[in-house]
Amino acid sequence: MTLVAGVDSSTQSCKVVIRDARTGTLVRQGRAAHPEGTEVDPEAWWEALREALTRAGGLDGVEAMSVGAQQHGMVCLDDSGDVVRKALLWNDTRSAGAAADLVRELGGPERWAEAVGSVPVASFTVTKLRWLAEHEPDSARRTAKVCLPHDWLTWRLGGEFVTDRGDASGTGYWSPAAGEYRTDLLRAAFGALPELPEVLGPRDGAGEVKAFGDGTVRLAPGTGDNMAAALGVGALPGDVVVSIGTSGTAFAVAGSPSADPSGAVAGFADATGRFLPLVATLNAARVLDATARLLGVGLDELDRLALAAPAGAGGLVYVPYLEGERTPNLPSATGSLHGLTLGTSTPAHLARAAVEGLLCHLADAFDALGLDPARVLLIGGGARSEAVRRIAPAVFGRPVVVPEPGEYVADGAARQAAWLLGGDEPPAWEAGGSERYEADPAPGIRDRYAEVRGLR
Ligand SMILES: Nc1ncnc2c1ncn2[C@@H]1O[C@H](COP(=O)(O)OP(=O)(O)O)[C@@H](O)[C@H]1O
Ligand SMILES: O=C(CO)[C@@H](O)[C@H](O)COP(=O)(O)O
Repeated sequence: MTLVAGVDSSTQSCKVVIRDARTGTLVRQGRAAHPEGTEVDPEAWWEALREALTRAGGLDGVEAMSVGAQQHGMVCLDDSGDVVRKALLWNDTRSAGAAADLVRELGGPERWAEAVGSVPVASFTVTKLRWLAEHEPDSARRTAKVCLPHDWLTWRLGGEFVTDRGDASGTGYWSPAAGEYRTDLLRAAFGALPELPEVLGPRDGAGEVKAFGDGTVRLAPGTGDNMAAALGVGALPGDVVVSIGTSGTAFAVAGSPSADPSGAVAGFADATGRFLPLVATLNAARVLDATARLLGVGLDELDRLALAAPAGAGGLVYVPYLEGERTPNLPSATGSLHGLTLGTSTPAHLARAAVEGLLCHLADAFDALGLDPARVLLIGGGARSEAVRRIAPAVFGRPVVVPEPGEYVADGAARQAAWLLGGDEPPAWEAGGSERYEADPAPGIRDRYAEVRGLR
């Protein structure tokens, strides 16, 4: 049996799956935690990858490997290849002012959407580089190369300084439509032009794994985690995928590039040569974690409580901007609770309001895509919640399909690795099972949420 390895180096943890390259059957897997915080020493990702891989039984029998990882993170290297400072992650909002400055300097959001398909907010790498140039000029001066989390891990594994279209499209200095770097925008933002990784095509080789001395394991280009998830879940044109991880994302595979001057939809590229319009939120699964912590219960009990309360939580509305927010672009926002009464002051009402608030927030992201898909697929850690699955169709006003719980980012990376071994298209792995959830639409829940957060 020929095996492939897929990695998901996401915000909270690193996951490794080892699959049969021909059928996609899961053979073994492992995971390890990442540190907390919005700035992280990349070495911690490396240690987590080693640990997750060890737990997955190592690379025995593996012929190709690929790394999917959280998008946008700024990794700066000096001319010896050492990390200059901790990486600033996609959910670090300190560069919100820099983002506003860059939008103004280029002549407005339309100009950015035309140039790179997206209007930069604090998540985008280009804004982090501007922040660095302004606030840490010594670090900026020492920066000889800039790359993203998956690029850095691929480089540590095999020594080649490369990236892919999907992850490059989240930098703010690579154009998905033109397929080339906009070094003019990077230079204008950063005041210098550091070396950038070569952008590989979807099934170009990225060298071989040298780090573990395991022999000839070929490396695929890897990609950003959302692009990998699209590949892993087998998203087709006509599907919208809603991912409830640390971030919330709603995205679709598209045949042509997009450019939304409102900034809500990021016009990313995907991992197959197509495109991936995507709306991202800073707040998603951790809204459930935070509510469970507040109530002093586990996630299963949070589900039970949420499902025990009435739909609409008796008018209690939870606006989940716990980490600030990106869509809408409110980097300094905080969360809020509205409609507290004696009647709604119960754990069940709070649990229900948190689930509904999270889903209303994701439904806003879904709406911003402006699509009427044949299927809405719910994935990510938060989609393991029974309350989320059962309440989602009421809030979204349409059925949702929940693929069986799995590591779809790591699976997508594994599928990319299998593609490297042969074939004009990604291998046609058999899809796992899925469950369809239906409910009567409950538009009142979204109306009340929209009223409270003041955008309707
Ligand atoms: N049964 C569950 N109910 C609710 N949330 C869950 C459940 N299982 C996992 N999660 C949450 O999912 C999140 C991790 O999801 P994941 O997609 O792996 O995130 P990331 O890829 O951003 O690291 C965590 O915040 C975790 O608490
Ligand atoms: O910033 C984005 C997308 O633009 C996020 O989706 C990150 O890619 C982090 O993903 P998760 O760790 O939540 O999967």
